[in-house]
Amino acid sequence: MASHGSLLHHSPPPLSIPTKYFHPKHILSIKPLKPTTTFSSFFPCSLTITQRGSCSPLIACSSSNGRSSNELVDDDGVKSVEQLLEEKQRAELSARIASGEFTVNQQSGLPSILKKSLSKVGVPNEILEFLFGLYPKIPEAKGSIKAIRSEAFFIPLYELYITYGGIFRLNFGPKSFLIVSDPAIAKHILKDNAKAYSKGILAEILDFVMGKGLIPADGEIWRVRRRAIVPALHLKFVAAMIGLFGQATDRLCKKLDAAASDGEDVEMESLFSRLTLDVIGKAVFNYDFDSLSNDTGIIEAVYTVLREAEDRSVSPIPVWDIPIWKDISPRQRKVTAALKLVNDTLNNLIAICKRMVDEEELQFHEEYMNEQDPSILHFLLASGDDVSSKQLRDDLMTMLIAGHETSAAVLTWTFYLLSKEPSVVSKLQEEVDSVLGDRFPTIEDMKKLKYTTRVINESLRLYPQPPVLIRRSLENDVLGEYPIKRGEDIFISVWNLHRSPTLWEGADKFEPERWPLDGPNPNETNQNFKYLPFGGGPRKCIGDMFASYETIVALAMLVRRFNFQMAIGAPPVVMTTGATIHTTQGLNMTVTHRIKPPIVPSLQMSTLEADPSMSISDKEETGQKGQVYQAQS
Ligand code: HEM
Repeated sequence: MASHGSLLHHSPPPLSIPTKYFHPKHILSIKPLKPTTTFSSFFPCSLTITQRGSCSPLIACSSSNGRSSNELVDDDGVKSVEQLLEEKQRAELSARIASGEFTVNQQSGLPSILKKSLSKVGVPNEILEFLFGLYPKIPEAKGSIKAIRSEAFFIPLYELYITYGGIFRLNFGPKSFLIVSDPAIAKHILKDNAKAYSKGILAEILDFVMGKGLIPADGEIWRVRRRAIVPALHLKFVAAMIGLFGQATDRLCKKLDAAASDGEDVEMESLFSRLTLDVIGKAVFNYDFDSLSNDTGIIEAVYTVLREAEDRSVSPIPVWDIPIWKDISPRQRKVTAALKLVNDTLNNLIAICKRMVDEEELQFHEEYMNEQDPSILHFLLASGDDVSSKQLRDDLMTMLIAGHETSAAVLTWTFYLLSKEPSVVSKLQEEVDSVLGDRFPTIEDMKKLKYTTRVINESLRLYPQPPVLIRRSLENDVLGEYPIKRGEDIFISVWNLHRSPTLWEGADKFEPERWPLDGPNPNETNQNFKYLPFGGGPRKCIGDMFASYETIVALAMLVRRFNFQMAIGAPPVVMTTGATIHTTQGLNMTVTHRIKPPIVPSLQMSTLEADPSMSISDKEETGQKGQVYQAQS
């Protein structure tokens, strides 16, 4: 499942990434901003093209940790046929892009004809260059997208960015999109001139599930709802949520205990999806899905709705808009029934919460929180928020989706990255042992788990959720040196920004150490919009602190108790896209109970020594603790 991103949240996450417009049937074209660095010289080793089925190439992240393609060689130094095919395809694609096959001639079109005509009648070249150079045209691309690739659409966008630069236009049949991968232009759109941009196609895709919820909403509705909802995520609420994160992760630990004892492999992506569903249900409307233990109708319904939102974001034709289709398509009937069940459940929870608020004695204040029900819904109702039930339902649904798949995807890709870097896992375990020992994490621990936080920061850099942010211009504007018109659909590729070889050293390497332990927590402001894990400007994520702590707690509690490895014989981990970045076949891992090493090598200690909050007695205590780590229950 996916979600926050593309469809979901981020709008592309819901973000929904209207990947529907990237269907292979559509036509794509491009033209170089700065011709042209060879594509192959920058192609990230972390992305390899693999064959899926007979003809549909995919990007695999099997070497997404900065390893070179030499590592596709097996132990005997022999490359498999699949690997050779991948390399050949990649080289061919590089050569085609470099040859200008996808490039629209900048001299084409009316301006070029006019320029030629004026030249013929004797207008000097200097004057022509002056006249026509005044209005630079955004580089454009053309060709068949099928020629480039058919899945995980943000990957071809990376290749095109490397070739064509920080802003270019893609034409898909009658549709046209601007692809932005330049930090200054991203900052202009998201922050400096944010009022001139809406969520555009994202709102259209998400309408059936989020209505006018905070992610798709624009204008006055967005302003009013944002002002009402943001205060609900105050510090006291987030602190209370740390306990919830710990309890939910502990349930997951118990499930993994059984797998570790039985020697069974586990599919971690779906377990993370369940973990974060349990967390967000309780946090947003005080509902315990308990999806780690149960598979009740409501859980199935939530997944049906989420899956539909994802699928709509990648569907070439909006069949669901055909009125009769809803009634005759079994799939659409299932979606309608699931949506009704989820909506009825939410309406019921709203009614129950209203009764609780009516009966309670508590006075509403800035950091108001009901101890029995600290949920966001309770806060909103207690605040006297003057809102219709439909709007409230849209907001709850939006937060359910926004807060669910994003966090699950972050954990999935973090564990994938860690499986390639045992030295990072050792440092992580060392820190968690020192700071937490065997107890549940508290809000005070969050600032002490510095290396754990850096691992999440770095995971969010390499796998941003969602990988693309969507906007539409509401008025004429200027992006960089290019004037644009009202009505332009724009994709800001966070993936490109986060992996740009010109913005980052070792861009495709997983290196939590790139973020100094004693430096500020990296965000869009201190990284000047080259790092946008939670967006930026007025539409920045409202759940950033919540989500950061949720993933830190889950990561810390899991690595202190278990070791995780890629399961032997598991299918390769291949990316696909919905709202967020998913795997095509899950993250299959072998989990074993962790046996604490008797001696901690001094080299692995060095980073931790930079943490002034860690006392020597903490380390000594850790050194003496027992063999098998069990979290408190
Ligand atoms: C690691 C987890 C998360 C990530 C990576 C993430 C990322 C993002 C990003 C990038 C945006 C900006 C979208 C855009 O500009 O188009 C966003 C917006 C949003 N996020 Fe999150 N998010 C996460 C968790 C959450 C959680 C837990 C919640 C709710 C409690 C949440 C609620 C929202 C909402 C409501 C918005 C829309 C804000 C607005 O438009 O005013 N997110 N998120």
